[in-house]
Amino acid sequence: MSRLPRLRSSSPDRPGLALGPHITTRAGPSMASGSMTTTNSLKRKAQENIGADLQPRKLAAIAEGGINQPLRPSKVAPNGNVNRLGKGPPPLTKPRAPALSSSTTTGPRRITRATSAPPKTAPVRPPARPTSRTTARPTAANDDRFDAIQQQISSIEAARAADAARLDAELAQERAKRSDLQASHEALSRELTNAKSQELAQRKELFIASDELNSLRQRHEREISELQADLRKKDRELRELNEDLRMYQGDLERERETVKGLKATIAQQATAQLSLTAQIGAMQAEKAAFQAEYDRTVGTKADLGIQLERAQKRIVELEHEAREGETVRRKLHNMVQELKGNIRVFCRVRPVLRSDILSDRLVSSTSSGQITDGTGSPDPEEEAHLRENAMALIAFPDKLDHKEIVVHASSESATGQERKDEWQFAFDKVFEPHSTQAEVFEEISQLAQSCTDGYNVCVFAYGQTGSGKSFTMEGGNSETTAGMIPRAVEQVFRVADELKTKGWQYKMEGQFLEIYNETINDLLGKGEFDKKKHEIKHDPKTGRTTVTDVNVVSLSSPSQVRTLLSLAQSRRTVAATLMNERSSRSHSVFTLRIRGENALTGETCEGSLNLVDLAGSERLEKSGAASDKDRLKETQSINKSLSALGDVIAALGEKGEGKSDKHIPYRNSKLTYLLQNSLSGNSKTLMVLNLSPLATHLNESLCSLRFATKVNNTSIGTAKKQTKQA
Ligand SMILES: Nc1ncnc2c1ncn2[C@@H]1O[C@H](COP(=O)(O)OP(=O)(O)OP(=O)(O)O)[C@@H](O)[C@H]1O
Repeated sequence: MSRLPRLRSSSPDRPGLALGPHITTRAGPSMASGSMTTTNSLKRKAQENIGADLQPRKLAAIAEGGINQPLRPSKVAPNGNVNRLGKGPPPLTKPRAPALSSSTTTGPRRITRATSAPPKTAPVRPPARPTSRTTARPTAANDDRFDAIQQQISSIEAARAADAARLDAELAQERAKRSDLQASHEALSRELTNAKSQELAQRKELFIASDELNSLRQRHEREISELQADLRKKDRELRELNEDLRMYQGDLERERETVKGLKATIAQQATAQLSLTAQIGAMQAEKAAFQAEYDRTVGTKADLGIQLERAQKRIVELEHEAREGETVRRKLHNMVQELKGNIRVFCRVRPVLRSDILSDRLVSSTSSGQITDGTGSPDPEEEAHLRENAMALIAFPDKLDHKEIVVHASSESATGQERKDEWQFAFDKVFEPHSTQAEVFEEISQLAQSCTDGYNVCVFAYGQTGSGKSFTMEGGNSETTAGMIPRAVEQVFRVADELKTKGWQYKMEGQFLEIYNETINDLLGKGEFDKKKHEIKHDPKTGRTTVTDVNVVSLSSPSQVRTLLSLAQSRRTVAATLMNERSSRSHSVFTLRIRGENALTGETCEGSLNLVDLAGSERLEKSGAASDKDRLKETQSINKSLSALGDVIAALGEKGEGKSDKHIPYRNSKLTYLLQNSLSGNSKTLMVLNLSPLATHLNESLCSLRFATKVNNTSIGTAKKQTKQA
């Protein structure tokens, strides 16, 4: 009951009757807009309304319980609207109170039954009035009893009247209450009706809203699933885009690097361009200068052309003159050679070698019983001293022409007196120990040149073992130590090249032979040892000497000749003797044949250059070969061929002195027979006498000097040119 005033008071405040349709009409479009916010507010409102509906329900329940009257359901208009006031259900019929008979008019006996009176089945009837039938039989007991009953009835009626009064009062109260209740019931019913209609309206709205909500939810779910699908798709796309982005970022980095490099290159190029521009400017200036120069040159070109024509004519004339001059030069050159004598002798003394001193020192130390340091190396002072001691007394008095050599020796005579000897020798040239290979060749070079003029030239080195023959003829590997053979070959090639301008074309070929124990070996042969038998043949018509079965190599360059020399060197028979640890025990003969043709003059010429390295000329007992059978044979054949050479030269000398029928014993040795054409009067011959400077070799040196003097004193006639005129 305590809620009632609140309910009553709330109904006028609540515009719930008008709110339902208001919400419905307003919610529709707003929900139709699909806004989630609107949907939520609708839900909230619906819940509020539902909450508000609870109160009328409670009231109805109270009304039912309290008044025992069923609530009629509110009617819903066909259009769905709840009936409003005036159109709603008929007002609750006021329960009609039973017509109370007025106790005042009917008296206490007619007690009107209230609704709460006892049931009709047991009505309290007033005691019947005594009738005539009963009065006939009354007694005193009955009268008493009747009185008692009467009293009882009176008391009952009094009680009843009291009860009735009380009941009336209570009834009045009840009626008052009832009217209050009816009033409140009506109010509540109205409110209930309103509330129900509101509820219905709200429910409907709720249904509509719920439908809309469902449809919205479905749409929303659809939209969500679409959005999720979209989102997934977007995610995928995003991932792909991220991948692409990473890829592009990598590309971008690379591109940046490239751009950086390109920028650096551009900067360089810009710098280079600047310098190039500057250069171009300078070059353009130069070009302008050159153009001016060119213009000037063009102006003078015509003059120069005329001058050139004149100069060419002059060149032709001068060439002709030069050719004539060359012919004259050759004639004069040969006249000089003839004046010098066709067989000439050079003498060369080699320096004291370190090995000479050391071997001497070793011998002297051992003989004196001194102990050497084991290495045999002296200090520089001692070396100089030893060098002086080792040397023979050889003097070179002719400091101007270098043609004399004087040998001194002191010995003890049989009487014990000191005897001093002196031997003087003169040759075409004497070379002192310090002379170089170039200085020696300077004197020989003219002979080498004679080959290209068509002469046979023979240069042979004579001397004892270790005197420097091989060094003079072949020399060392360096340019300064190169010997006569490589220098002569180079000279011939150089002259041949120079003569090309004068119309000469030359062909050259070479052979390299060795005469060992009177046997010819081809040093350019294929095998390690040459086992072929070679024969020497002379052609009297051409004056050409050939050896059968030997390799004749066509030569095109001096370097090729050097290769041949080293090949030959490795094949030479070398045997150790006491005199020279690398002693050559054979004669070697290198022959360079030259054939020339002059296309301008029609001349032809043919010459040969024989460069002979003779074997050592030492005597038997000195060489120590006497104890060795093979060495003995070697030395005998060497000496035989050398004495045959001396005999040939002597015979040639005699022949030159007028004994025209003098037999020349060329055939006495393979060496003289091979060199026949180079030793005869037709050729130019040079003997290089190599001498050892050592005192211990003095006797051998004197022998060699005497032999060389004999040769030097020999005139072998006038050399003849091997030329033909076409
Ligand atoms: N003019 C020189 N200057 C320097 N060293 C020389 C000279 N002459 C010769 N020799 C040296 O003397 C040594 C002997 O010389 P080489 O072998 O030429 O003598 P050889 O007479 O040819 O001997 P063999 O008859 O045994 O062949 C070599 O070591 C050589 O280098």
